[in-house]
Amino acid sequence: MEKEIIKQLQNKETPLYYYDLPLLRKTLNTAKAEADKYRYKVHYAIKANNNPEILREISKLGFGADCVSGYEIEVAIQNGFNKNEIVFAGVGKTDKEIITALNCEIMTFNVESVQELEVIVQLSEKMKKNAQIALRINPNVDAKTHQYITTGLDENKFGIMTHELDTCLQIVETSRFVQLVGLHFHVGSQITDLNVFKRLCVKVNEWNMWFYERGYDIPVLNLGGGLGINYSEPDKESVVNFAGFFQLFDEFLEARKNQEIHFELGRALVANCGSLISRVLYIKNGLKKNFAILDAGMTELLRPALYQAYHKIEKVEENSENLAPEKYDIVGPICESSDCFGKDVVLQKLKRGDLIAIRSAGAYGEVMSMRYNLRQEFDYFFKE
Ligand SMILES: Cc1ncc(COP(=O)(O)O)c(C=O)c1O
Ligand SMILES: N[C@@H](CCCC[NH3+])C(=O)O
Repeated sequence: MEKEIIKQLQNKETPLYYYDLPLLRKTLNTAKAEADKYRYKVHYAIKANNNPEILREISKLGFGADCVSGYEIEVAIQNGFNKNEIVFAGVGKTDKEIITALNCEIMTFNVESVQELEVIVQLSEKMKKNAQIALRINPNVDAKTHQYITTGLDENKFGIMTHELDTCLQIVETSRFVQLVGLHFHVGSQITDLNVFKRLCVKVNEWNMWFYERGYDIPVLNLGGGLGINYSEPDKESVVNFAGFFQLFDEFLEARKNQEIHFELGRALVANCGSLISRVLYIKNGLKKNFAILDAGMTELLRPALYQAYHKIEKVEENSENLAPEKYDIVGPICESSDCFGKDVVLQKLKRGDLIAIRSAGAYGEVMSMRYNLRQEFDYFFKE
């Protein structure tokens, strides 16, 4: 981090979310250029980070939006995303949210059950509004990621089980307002083994053919998101290998010439541009451990407590004195033992007031923050 920025951070109250906008732009431009090579369309998964500043950067570059609630649809539109480039997923869409989406004339409802499809049919009839839908198929592909962020297995609640697809087609046939325009798949998040996406392609090819053989030439294939990042080395791989990701689909997906290919990326676009900046409040020497107690906790960044997720932890400014490294458990102030950002972390000796950066926190960081223990709102710093 540049000296000038460190100086500015030292004068700010912590905790705060730090966003590197030049890195965000570089990531977005790379993703866009690689996707454009194959005429792929990318919808940004708003759930990863809905900070308006970030949303405006993303919408400006022509990404669509992937939303999971009615309010996300409204926020996406407020921040520059085109209504007709919004896709709407979620296993529990309420009537109110479906009505919002119908009124906004979004691109597609990514339908997750027969029961939801029936409600969309009823509401679209009642409102005399067209509803374009994609069927989210659960392809039973193992994403080889943390069990809490795997979504494409039979035991997961997401998507339509394949034995119900015939029923879906029958329902669509009876509706005057619902049009089937897409097949949607999303098997999980933080996927770093690209073979998972090859296996996904095999399933998508099968289902694409299944529909075609029944007379459905479906115009859109939406492959979801899930591309993972390197949490261990955020500087070495600050921009994800989008080239390799999209090239894989070009190689393994057997789409027909007239079919559009869409993706819904979240983490890969925004994770690396964000860090949670916090101050050391106390160094507490326990019998077995030294604890560095920070002013940020699981309330500001939940991922380590929820998934035992690894985030690289760094001292923002290394002290010029030759201080020996020490081992710390880096913990927050919250009344939970899981409020721990890292165990046995080796850092140059810390003292009260030192600034700490918890890296790769731009995705599923700020958005998953909460008020537990009546925590105060945190601040922001945008590197321009
Ligand atoms: C349906 C859907 N699409 C896209 C995403 C974005 O995923 P990621 O942030 O892993 O790219 C998610 C979250 O996992 C999702 O549930
Ligand atoms: N919240 C998760 C990802 C879930 C993605 C949404 N299906 C994370 O922090 O990694």
